Amino acid sequence: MAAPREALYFPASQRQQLDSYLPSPSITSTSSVSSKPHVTLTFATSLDSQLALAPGVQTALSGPESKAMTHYLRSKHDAILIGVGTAIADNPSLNCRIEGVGGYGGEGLYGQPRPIVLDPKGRWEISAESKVVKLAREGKGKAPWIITKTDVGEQKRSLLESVGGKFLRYGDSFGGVEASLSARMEWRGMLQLLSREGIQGVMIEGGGVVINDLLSADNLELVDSVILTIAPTWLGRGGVQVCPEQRQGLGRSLPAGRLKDVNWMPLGEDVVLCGRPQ
Ligand SMILES: NC(=O)c1ccc[n+]([C@@H]2O[C@H](COP(=O)([O-])OP(=O)(O)OC[C@H]3O[C@@H](n4cnc5c(N)ncnc54)[C@H](O)[C@@H]3O)[C@@H](O)[C@H]2O)c1
Ligand SMILES: Nc1nc(=O)c(N)c(NC[C@H](O)[C@H](O)[C@H](O)COP(=O)(O)O)[nH]1
Repeated sequence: MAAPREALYFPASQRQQLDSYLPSPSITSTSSVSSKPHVTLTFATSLDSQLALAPGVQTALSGPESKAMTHYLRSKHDAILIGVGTAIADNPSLNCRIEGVGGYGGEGLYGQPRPIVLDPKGRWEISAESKVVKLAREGKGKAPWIITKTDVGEQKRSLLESVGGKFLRYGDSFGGVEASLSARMEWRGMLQLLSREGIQGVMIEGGGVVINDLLSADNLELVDSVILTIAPTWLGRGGVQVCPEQRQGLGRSLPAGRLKDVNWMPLGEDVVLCGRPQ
């Protein structure tokens, strides 16, 4: 079957440079449930380490080649996770538009990742007009799962369920009374929850709160690989910056983190950096 016109193409020679950073097929074929999925943290920044011009402003940074790469990554994970800030700002599609994947020249929904949105307080007004809902109806993507701590209304629940999505309640069992009062959800708990739902590889795309939280000293060990696109643009002061907290040790500041097993890969006008947290 010929691929539809909107399908993206990412060549085999470039795929090979990424594959060792992705969930391994041997992991995804086993039936045993491990305590957490493989976590790939991936995003695009400007030369001044920013994700967007301002909070809530969608900002295209990736060129066409690195955009195709992102869609190749989406085809290699069971799920794509974002924070609700990104869901509200971008009205994203969160599907995989690469040639050959379900809905884009492939059979059925096979190969399409599950969108997952962190929305502890139920801020996202998901509706029949949201792109993720329309694409799920058209068979061009899976409907989202929304991880929440609140009781969502019956209207949102039935809309989501009608297209095959669901709300996942982040239980109070993760962290006791204090945790149940705050909106914060611990990454270990969320990843365990996803693992129990059968997710073996998750690609975390942002935005700023999510990325800086995962790059912090408490959470970095949960990240298996980082795949970062750097675009040749300065967004200028005032944007959404990737800049995690420094670590503290022996009364002085230490670097927040560093990558090992590094590969730099030029892609069009961008460069893609792959590595694993040390
Ligand atoms: N360039 C890129 O690669 C890229 C990627 C994604 C988003 N963006 C941009 O980033 C901006 C959005 O970023 P942002 O920082 O405003 O929002 P975000 O997407 O990081 O969402 C933040 C929200 O997610 C929830 N959340 C995150 N971590 C949580 C946790 N541990 N526990 C509970 N809830 C948690 C909270 O409600 C929080 O307010 C937008 O402008 C978007 O276009 C850019
Ligand atoms: N790789 C990358 N380059 C960018 O220039 C950019 N703005 C994003 N942003 C990440 C965000 O998670 C989603 O890319 C958007 O929310 C849109 O997703 P869709 O294309 O609608 O599926 N990601």
